[in-house]
Amino acid sequence: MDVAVLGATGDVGRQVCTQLVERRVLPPTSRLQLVGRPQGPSGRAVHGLAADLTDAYDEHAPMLDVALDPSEVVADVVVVAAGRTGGTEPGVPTDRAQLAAHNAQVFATYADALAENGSGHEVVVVVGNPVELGVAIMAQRLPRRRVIGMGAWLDTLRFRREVAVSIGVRRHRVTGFAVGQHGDDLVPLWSTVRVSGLSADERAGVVAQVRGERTLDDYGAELQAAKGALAERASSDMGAAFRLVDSWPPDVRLAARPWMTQQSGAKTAVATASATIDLIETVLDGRDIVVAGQVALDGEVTLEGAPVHGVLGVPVVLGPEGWTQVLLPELAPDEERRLAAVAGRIAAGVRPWLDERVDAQVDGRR
Ligand SMILES: NC(=O)c1ccc[n+]([C@@H]2O[C@H](COP(=O)([O-])OP(=O)(O)OC[C@H]3O[C@@H](n4cnc5c(N)ncnc54)[C@H](O)[C@@H]3O)[C@@H](O)[C@H]2O)c1
Repeated sequence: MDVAVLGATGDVGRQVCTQLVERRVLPPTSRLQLVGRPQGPSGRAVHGLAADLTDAYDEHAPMLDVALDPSEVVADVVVVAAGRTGGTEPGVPTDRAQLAAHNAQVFATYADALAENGSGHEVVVVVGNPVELGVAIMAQRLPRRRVIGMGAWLDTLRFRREVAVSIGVRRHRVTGFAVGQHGDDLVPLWSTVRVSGLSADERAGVVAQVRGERTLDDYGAELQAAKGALAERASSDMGAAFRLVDSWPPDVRLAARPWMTQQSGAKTAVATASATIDLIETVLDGRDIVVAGQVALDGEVTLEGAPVHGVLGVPVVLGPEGWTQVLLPELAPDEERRLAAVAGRIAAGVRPWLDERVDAQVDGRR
């Protein structure tokens, strides 16, 4: 099985490549395609990256290949890590519209090339932001079940970790999902949390204790207040800002900690790459596994009585053919309200960048 990484020389792309090789996800008989672009510095650096990876891991590295033209991209799994990042200056909000305008072009260029030259069987893992937009654009041009965004899986792993820390167990004992939109519009599904070794009553007790009386109806306002407090604290003492995060409930920490990490200038490339590798391993493994991801729904989920036709982060069964089923259990009323509102906001955010001419062309081919 072969993997291509678009944006291989970026912070995230480089981490994905390194972890793929270091963790021996790909055997020496597989091919890892490092994709750069001819007009940018990545066109040169991508050759150097291939040499550096060989230097470090020659004994077990897969075959390393460089591609500079989107038409040359060919693999069983394509990781989309190309694109601009949001702002990282403390207190300066990310301009999502600007980010969307630039990255929509990047997503569309590669999606068109894959639709034209790909096998039609590749699974595309979208890492670039806004991840929902990446999924929408890719799924407009490629089979939608073969496209998954990794943001909800990263949020899910963070949610499990924060819950585990609060109740004093290791992360692997906690399951449960954080879904919705990657970023401030994520939806931590408290009703899905399970802790191995605890009965339903015991779990309900510890969840009530760490969550408190709060509901998701106030979650958006809580996150805004948290960011304000962090920006103020970080302006004089970055360490104190991270300690402030530690004092909050798990679902607030889930969003606040990575935001603070971005604001610190460190980025979140290592965790992002690690969660991406999980999804790649799942696809390559050949077994169906339940993960969370941003996918293009066509009525598989109904929220507040209305079927969702658009991108949303949800729990799905992922396997070698892409995602096959959505596994969203019955939600608590506050969860369903927030998820329905988020689905609407994603649809509104994505709409300006979708090309209706593509729908017409694709419909014509079907
Ligand atoms: N770094 C993180 O912590 C993180 C976490 C999650 C998601 N992301 C997202 O992943 C994407 C990449 O992030 P990064 O931190 O690696 O950024 P980066 O700036 O380090 O790298 C960007 C990569 O994209 C490529 N690229 C940029 N514009 C391009 C274009 N027009 N065509 C083709 N390639 C282009 C660059 O050559 C480079 O390889 C961003 O969209 C970012 O929002 C980043």
